[in-house]
Amino acid sequence: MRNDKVLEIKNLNMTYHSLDGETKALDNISLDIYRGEIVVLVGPSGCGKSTLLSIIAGLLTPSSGNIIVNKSNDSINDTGYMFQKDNLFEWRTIRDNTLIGLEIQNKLTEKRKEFVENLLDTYGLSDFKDSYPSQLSGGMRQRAALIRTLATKPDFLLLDEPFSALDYQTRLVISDEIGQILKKEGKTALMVTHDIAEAMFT
Ligand SMILES: Nc1ncnc2c1ncn2[C@@H]1O[C@H](COP(=O)(O)OP(=O)(O)OP(=O)(O)O)[C@@H](O)[C@H]1O
Repeated sequence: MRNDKVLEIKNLNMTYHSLDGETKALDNISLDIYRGEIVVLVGPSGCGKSTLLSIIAGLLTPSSGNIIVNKSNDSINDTGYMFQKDNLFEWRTIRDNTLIGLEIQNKLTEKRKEFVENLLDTYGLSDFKDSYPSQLSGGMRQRAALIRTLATKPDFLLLDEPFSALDYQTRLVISDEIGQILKKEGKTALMVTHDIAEAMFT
């Protein structure tokens, strides 16, 4: 695999088997994503978006096909996630929420803490580090959730309809902001959504 290829998917198929019969959710999908690319897959409900993300995340095993994630030396995790719900812990401050991934993995060093503090400062949360999630707007919460994801320096980010819980105006602003942050941090990302407007963020 070329060095700048972060994700390689080849001839991926996924069929679910249930009492009602078989459902082919993915039919011969091939996709390469290179470092620094932000790729958005748009499709209606039921077209297999969640199935694809679950396979990339390692939560599901495909029926056939190959998937390779290329990990750089710098990353603690191969893959970072951002979902529709921000899943911030209401009883932890914003700073403590953004540090949680490093804490759980026992990777909380002074240098990494400083990296996260800088992200909070750069992306408009410097005055809210000691606030609790309930004190932030929906858009700010999603920004905090993104910083939590970036804290472990993942090589590759999976975004599953990350803006759909926000109201229309906020969604436009925050999707643009998050797109800018991902580009500025040089991240590689795959986002799935059913919403064309949400897909325009790149
Ligand atoms: N565990 C399962 N067992 C059986 N069929 C499933 C299962 N999960 C998904 N499917 C079927 O596979 C197809 C793809 O589903 P998937 O959830 O991946 O689509 P999606 O595009 O993410 O939809 P949505 O946006 O509604 O989540 C659908 O027809 C769905 O009914």
